[in-house]
Amino acid sequence: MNPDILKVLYSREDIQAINARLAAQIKADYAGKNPLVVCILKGAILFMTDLVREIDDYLEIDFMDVSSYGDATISSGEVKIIKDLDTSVRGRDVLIVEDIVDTGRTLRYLMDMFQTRQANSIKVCTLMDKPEGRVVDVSADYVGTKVPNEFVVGYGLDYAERYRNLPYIGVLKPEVYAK
Ligand SMILES: O=P(O)(O)OC[C@H]1O[C@H](OP(=O)(O)OP(=O)(O)O)[C@H](O)[C@@H]1O
Ligand code: HPA
Ligand SMILES: [Mg+2]
Repeated sequence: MNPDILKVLYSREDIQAINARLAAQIKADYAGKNPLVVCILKGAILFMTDLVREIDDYLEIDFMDVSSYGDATISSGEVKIIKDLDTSVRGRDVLIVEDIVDTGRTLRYLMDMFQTRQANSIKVCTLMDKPEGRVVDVSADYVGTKVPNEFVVGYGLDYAERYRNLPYIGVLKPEVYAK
C-alpha cells in the first residue's frame, strides 16, 4: 500500500462491485438511447473507463476538463473549463460521470450549462457522494457509495495531483497535508 495512505475505504474489489451494479442500472435505463457519456476530467477518468466497459450497448463518450480545487483540499468556489466537449449535447441524452460530488458546485455548473445547451436529458452518475460537503443543492441519479466528510484520494482522485493512480480509495495521513 502507498505509505501516505492512513486507511483504505474501498478496495479494488469493492469498486468493481459498485461499478457492476451502477452499469446494470444504466444499461437498463438507457436501452435504445445511445447516451452521450461525459467524463469529467481528471478525477472521473478511471471510473468512467471501468464503468463503460461493463455496459455492452451503444453509447458515445466525450470528455470535459473542469477544475475548482487546484492543489487544495477546499474548493475555490470557482469552476473553470479547461477543456470543453467535442460533441454537441443538443438533443442528446447526457450522462455526466463524476468521481465525487462534494460541495456540488462542479455538478451544478455542468448541469446548468448542458441545460442551456439544450440537452434532451441530463443525468448524473457519481462513484462517491459526500452529502455533508454540500454547499449547493444538487444530487446524482446514480450513486456508487456515500462517503464521510473526509478528503479521499485514489482511483482518479488526487491531492495536489498525486494518488490518482491508486487502484483503491483511501484517506491520507494527516502529516501529508502538513508537508
Ligand atoms: O462537488 P465539488 O466540491 O465541486 O467537488 C467535486 C469535483 O472536484 C474534483 O475535481 P477537481 O476540481 O479537483 O479537478 P480534478 O478532477 O481534475 O481533480 C472532483 O473530481 C469533482 O469533479
Ligand atoms: O474528497 C475529495 N478528494 C479529492 N478530490 C475532491 N474533490 C472534491 N472532494 C474531493
Ligand atoms: Mg482534484
